[in-house]
Amino acid sequence: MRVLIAPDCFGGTLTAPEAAEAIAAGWRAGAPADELTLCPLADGGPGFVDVLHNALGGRLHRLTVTGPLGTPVEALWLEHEGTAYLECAQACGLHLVPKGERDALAATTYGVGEMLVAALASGVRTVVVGLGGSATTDGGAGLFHALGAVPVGEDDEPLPPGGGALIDLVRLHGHPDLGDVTLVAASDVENPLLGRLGAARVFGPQKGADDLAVRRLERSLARWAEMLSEVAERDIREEKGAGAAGGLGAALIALGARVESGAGVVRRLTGLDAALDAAQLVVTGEGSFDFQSLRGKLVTRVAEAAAERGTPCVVLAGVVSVGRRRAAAAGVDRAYSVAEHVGSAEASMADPGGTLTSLAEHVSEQWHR
Ligand SMILES: O=C(O)[C@H](O)CO
Repeated sequence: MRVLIAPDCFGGTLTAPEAAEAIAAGWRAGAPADELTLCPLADGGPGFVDVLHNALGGRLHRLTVTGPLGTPVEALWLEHEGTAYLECAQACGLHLVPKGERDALAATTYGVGEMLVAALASGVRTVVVGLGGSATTDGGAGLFHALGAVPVGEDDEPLPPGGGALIDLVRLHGHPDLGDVTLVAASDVENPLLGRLGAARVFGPQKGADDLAVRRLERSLARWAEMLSEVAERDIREEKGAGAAGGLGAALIALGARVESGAGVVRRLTGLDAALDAAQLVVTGEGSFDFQSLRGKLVTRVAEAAAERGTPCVVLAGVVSVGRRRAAAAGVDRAYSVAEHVGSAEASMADPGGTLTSLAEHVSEQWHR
């Protein structure tokens, strides 16, 4: 049987390539005659560069940039055939900030701008920026600052980092100029910048913003949006993906970026469609298969694509909280939980790779034909 193994990352424990390897190891043990194709996936958020490097090869560049709350972090970007692939989460990801220290008002995308400056200096002609999984809600103001376009207040002094300070924005000093580089925003979501579905209201709370902070961020982003619309010479507020990565999408759009689905970019560059066409069984997975998964996350996109081809699809996840009927409606024939397989979530967390391998071996024995 030809089996396609196409997981997302297992949030915080396994990267997508590690998860694919762990599943493959178990599958080989349980069904050695099966032919396996590994296609780890990402959606623009954490893992974007890792997955593309795994699929394309190319050269990884390492640099130290400003992290979301100012502490320097190490970031990697990928250069492949004249294109730079950047992942905003490497510089401003939520995973870089311990839970108790999240600060949605102060978190900055300055480090993403530093990565962009480094990529441009290398002479690439196209830059693709993966968006998602950020700790920030600064509308990309930090990125603008790093590119030499500094948001200033009434006193003409640079505003402090973070979306909260943009409420005092008066003007920009300098104009960001990327030359004739083609810019692509590879976004994990289609949310607009402002309003009920905007960056502050939908994603602010998970970044540590309480109600008051969300309201402040919304007003700050509205002010910032006027500035971005001036730069873009059109209204960017309603553009799809403008609200991605705390509004970093809007800043990239103002700089001329075309917005694409991050999952779509990965799908194209990893050759997922051809792999799906050839598969007789699709195995996907993620850390938690829950109600959010059903709202268009990668795993359900893979399941839908499998269903369109009449190919069965199973999910292996750290924990599963989606019932069988709802999973089936999303194209998932069966969802298996690592925690259930090994007896507890603690046991699965103690050895995420080994326990996933053990579950995959068990599942392969059930599905092998
Ligand atoms: O980073 C974020 O704000 C979310 O992942 C949406 O892009």
